[in-house]
Amino acid sequence: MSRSAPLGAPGEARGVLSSKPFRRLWVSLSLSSLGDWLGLLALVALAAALTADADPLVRAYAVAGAAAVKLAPPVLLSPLAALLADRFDRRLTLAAADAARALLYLSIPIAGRLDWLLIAGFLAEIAALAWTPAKDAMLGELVPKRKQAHATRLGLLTVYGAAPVAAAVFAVLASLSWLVGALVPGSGGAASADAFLVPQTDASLYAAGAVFLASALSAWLLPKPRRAAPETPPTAAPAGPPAAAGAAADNERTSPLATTEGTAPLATTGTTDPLQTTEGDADAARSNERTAPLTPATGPAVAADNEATAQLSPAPEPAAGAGPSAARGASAQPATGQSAPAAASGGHRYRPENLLRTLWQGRRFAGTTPLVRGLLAGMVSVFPAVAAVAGVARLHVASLGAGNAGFGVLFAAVFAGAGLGMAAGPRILHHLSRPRLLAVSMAAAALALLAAGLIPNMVVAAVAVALAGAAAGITWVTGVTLLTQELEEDIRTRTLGYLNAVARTQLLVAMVAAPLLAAVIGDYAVAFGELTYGFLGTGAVLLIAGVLVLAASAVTYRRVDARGEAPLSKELFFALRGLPLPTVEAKQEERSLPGTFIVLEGGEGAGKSTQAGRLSVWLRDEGFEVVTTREPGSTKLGMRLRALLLDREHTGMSARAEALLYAADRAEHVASVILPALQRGAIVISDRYVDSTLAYQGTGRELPRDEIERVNEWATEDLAPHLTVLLDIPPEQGLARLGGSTDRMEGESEEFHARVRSGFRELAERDPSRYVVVDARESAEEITRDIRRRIRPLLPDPVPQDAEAITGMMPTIKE
Ligand SMILES: Nc1ncnc2c1ncn2[C@@H]1O[C@H](COP(=O)(O)OP(=O)(O)O)[C@@H](O)[C@H]1O
Ligand SMILES: Cc1cn([C@H]2C[C@H](O)[C@@H](COP(=O)(O)OP(=O)(O)O)O2)c(=O)[nH]c1=O
Repeated sequence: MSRSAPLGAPGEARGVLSSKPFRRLWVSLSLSSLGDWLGLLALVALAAALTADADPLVRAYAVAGAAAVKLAPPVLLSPLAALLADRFDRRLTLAAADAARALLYLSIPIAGRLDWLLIAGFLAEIAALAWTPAKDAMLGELVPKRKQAHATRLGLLTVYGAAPVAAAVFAVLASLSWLVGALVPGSGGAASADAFLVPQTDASLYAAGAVFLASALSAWLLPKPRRAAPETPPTAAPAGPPAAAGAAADNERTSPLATTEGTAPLATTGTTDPLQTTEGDADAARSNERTAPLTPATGPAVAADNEATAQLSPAPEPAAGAGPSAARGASAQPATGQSAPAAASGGHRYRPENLLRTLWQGRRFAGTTPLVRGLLAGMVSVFPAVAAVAGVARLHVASLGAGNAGFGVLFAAVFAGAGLGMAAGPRILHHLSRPRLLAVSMAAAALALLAAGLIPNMVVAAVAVALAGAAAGITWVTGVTLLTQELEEDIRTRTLGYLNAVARTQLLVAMVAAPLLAAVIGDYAVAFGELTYGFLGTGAVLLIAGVLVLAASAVTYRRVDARGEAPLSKELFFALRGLPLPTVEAKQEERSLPGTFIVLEGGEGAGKSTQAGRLSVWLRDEGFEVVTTREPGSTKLGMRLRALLLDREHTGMSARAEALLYAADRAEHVASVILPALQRGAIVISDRYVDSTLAYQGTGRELPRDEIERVNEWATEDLAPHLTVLLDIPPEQGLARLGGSTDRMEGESEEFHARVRSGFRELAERDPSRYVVVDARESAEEITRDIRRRIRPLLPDPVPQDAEAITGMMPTIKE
């Protein structure tokens, strides 16, 4: 199962496209996607142009309305898609739907009216509701099963890749018609730029119409479907239970848009209605029902996967762009090998996605753990932000004086950025832990949005929006990867379906609400002495989106960052230079410390000194030089500090003074005992180290963890143990073992000791690779056996020749 080949890798694409019928379908799909995106851009732009002189609020309504007619049908009318799907000959459906869209788009500039624009845009989407399932079914029919996953990926890439292309075409057409208008005498001249807004968008609508006509033609030229009996038994049907090839394809992670391990790219794990999915049910695969709204070409892979829907599309971007086919609510998977007649005669049932039900049911199971809740919150917050960008883009560029070409540029920037982000996501900063990358990419998207909102300049806006798109793409890819790793198969499918449903709903709301909000806020000129700052309503919307995503990134960071052994800034600093965070081993090797450092931690009476003694006997028997030591008080200075620290006279000592005294003891301990021993290659076993301060003074006395870490890093010259053994015991049992009189620390309250215990356990959970937790209530022998098992792999191989002689020459100073 390859993990490396990028999406639509040339070889993969060539492999699929070598099939002539598929090539024709692909041409049709490309043209249709191009027309779809072009249509969206043109509708929004024309809505703005037709209301150029109107009140800003009216203009915002027009823009929002144009977006709504494109986005709402797939979300709201999925039952209608069910009615239309697979009722008619698929080839005819494709050609007729494209021809209808062509005529509708051509009629819009001819009518030149806002009301017809909205009606025709809406009708075009209804045609698209029939087009998508027919296309998916055709895809399944035309492509051999083993290539279906590739075909799906290529299809996805084509649909989303068409967005920046369409935006570029739109920008070029707008510029050209502006130029023509400016050059043709008597047409108003370049001075009144607004006069050209309508003709500019008209050009794009004609282009969209022409592209759809071409798409209809190429669909019409597709080969006639084969006949197949509707009642073919599942085993005989090509779309039976997932064959090895299908499963393998499904598990590939070959696409830059691919988001999950173990799932086909962007899709295939999710199902819109998970409850109806029958894993391994051949009939389900055959009967080909499901919608994958954001995944236009999901069919084959889905069939291969024997799952229902491809929900895992790069939702935010395409739909943020109001994703034409992308956001369409129907992607019935193909009944591979089944023909249209079979479909029409009831061989397939196309069951629509019930968005509301998915949303409602999802609430019950999504977010079972803080990590998953954090991931979902993070991912869900970038959707509306990117949608808001798309929603205000046309009005924003108008305020920046950039017109339609600028709109095309902004749109292309956000999509190209998102595509690049998704492609680069799995590779980017690969030394940064993925949960941290998720939060960092969200913060980056937020900062880019803030820049776009604050600086009213077209170039800045284009760059910032591209960066925001890229960062959102990384967030998406990373989030899906983490969710996939985190969740069990069944819950994963439902969670991703839920995520997709939430995303789509949010996209619709955000893209429609954003321009309205911008209009309500309005534009202001703020004077600073001589200077005036033009505060734009559209900029304010971008600012709000940025602030919300920034807040969400902070929440996400807190929830998902479980293994924060190093501060984020440090890890980021290394990752940006392409370096991994140095491990204990690497750091010590760098300092030529051949020894091994083992620490025993735990509460009072846990048995640390007992185990330290037993381990050192064993290791000496094995022929190693062993230095057994403890904190506080293993040096001359340390003994005095220990006396100060544990004397009951000093009850009430300030927590910081206490932490510093322990750190001072440790600094002396490291410098005069531990480091020299490690330099000689000895095995050092210390009873307590930095984690005691983190548990006692950090969790126990409630001092900030990161501050204690910083002080101790300095005190110990960054020396960390190779392994820490936590002897875990309920405090009352440990204290009971000690009996008799207690020192200042032992005499602390029960709650204090309980906090210390939880502090230790939390530290062990954070860094499981460096910790071994042992139940200290077991017998001393059993505990020693457990610890020996963990220590053995750490031991240096050849026993130093002079080990025997040295052993025992470093007596640990005991009281
Ligand atoms: N696994 C064990 N089970 C029962 N008693 C133990 C165990 N380990 C140690 N002890 C006893 O508990 C007391 C405290 O042990 P010690 O090793 O000094 O703990 P610590 O160093 O963690 O304070 C000693 O009397 C010791 O004999
Ligand atoms: C090393 C260290 C110890 N302590 C406390 C824990 C113990 O109560 C005490 C050390 O006393 P000690 O008698 O060595 O305890 P134990 O035998 O349980 O190890 O100091 C801290 O509070 N912070 C620290 O950093």
